[in-house]
Amino acid sequence: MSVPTPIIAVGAGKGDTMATDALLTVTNLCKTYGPQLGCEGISFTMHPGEVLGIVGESGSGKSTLLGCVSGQLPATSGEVVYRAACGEVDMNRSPEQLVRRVIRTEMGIVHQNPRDGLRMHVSAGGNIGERLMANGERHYGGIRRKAMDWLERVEIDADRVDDTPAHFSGGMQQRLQIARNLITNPRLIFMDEPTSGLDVSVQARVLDIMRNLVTQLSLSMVIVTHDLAVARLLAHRLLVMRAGRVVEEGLTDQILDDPQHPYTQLLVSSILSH
Ligand SMILES: Nc1ncnc2c1ncn2[C@@H]1O[C@H](COP(=O)(O)OP(=O)(O)OP(=O)(O)O)[C@@H](O)[C@H]1O
Repeated sequence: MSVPTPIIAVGAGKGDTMATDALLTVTNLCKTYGPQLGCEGISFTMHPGEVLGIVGESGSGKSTLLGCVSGQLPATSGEVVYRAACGEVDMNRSPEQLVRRVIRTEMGIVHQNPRDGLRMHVSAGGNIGERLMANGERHYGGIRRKAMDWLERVEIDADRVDDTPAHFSGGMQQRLQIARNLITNPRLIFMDEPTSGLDVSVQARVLDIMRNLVTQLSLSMVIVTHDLAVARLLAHRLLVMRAGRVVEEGLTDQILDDPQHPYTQLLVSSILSH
C-alpha cells in the first residue's frame, strides 16, 4: 500500500517540460460543511502546462477540492496559493477584489452542467463576448469576430453566433462553455466532469477538442472526473480520492496500469470488468 505523500510535484508527464516555478501550491487544505467533511489533508503542487486529474467515487471530495482550489468555495483551513502574473495570490486570504480579478483574467471554470456556466438566454456570441468585455474589450466588431472564430475552434458553425445555447445540443453547450472560458487566454482551467452528461460519441468529440486546445494553448488544467478513460486521455498525473483524502497520486499511466492502493486497485478493476 502506498503512503500518500504530503506534497506532490505534478511535474513531468506525457512529454511536457518541467517548469521550475509552481503555478498552484495547495497545502494541507481542509473543507468541512458543518459536521460533514468535504476534504482534508490535501497538499500538491502544480506546474505550468500540466493537467491534473482528480478521480474517485461519488462523495469522495473531488468537487469540494476543485471548488476550494478554484476560489469558488472558501477553505476551512490550509492554503491555496496561485502564482499570478502580478505575484502570488492566496485564494483564501488575499483581498477579494484581487482574487476575483485573477479568476476573471487568468482562470476559467467549465462546469458539469452547462447551465451553471452559460447564460442560456443570451446568444452564443454574447456568451463568449461577455468574457472579453469583462476583461476590458470594447470594440463590438472585434468581439464578434473573435467570438465567431472561437465558435469554429470548438466546431460550432460560426453562423450559429446569434442562437442561444438553449437551442444547442448538450455537446454544443459544453463546447460553447469551453470557448467562453478560453477566449480570454487563461493560464489555468478547472473542469468538473465536463463530459459526464453526454452520449459516448459526443463525449469523444468534446474530449478530442479539449485535448487539442490544451496542447495548442499550453494550458494548465485541473479536471475532476469519475471516468478513468477521461483521466487516461487528458491527465498527466492523478490524485485518487476516497472519503475526502488523497489515497494515491502519481503519473496517470502508472496509477492506472499499476495501482498500489487497494482502493485504486478496486476502482481500476471495476472499470476493467465492465
Ligand atoms: N453543500 C454541502 N453541504 C454539506 N455537505 C456537502 C456539501 N457539498 C458536499 N458535501 C459533502 O462533502 C463530501 C464530498 O462531496 P463532493 O461533492 O465534494 O464529492 P464528489 O467526489 O465530487 O462527489 P460527486 O462525484 O458525486 O460529485 C460528501 O460527503 C458530500 O455529502
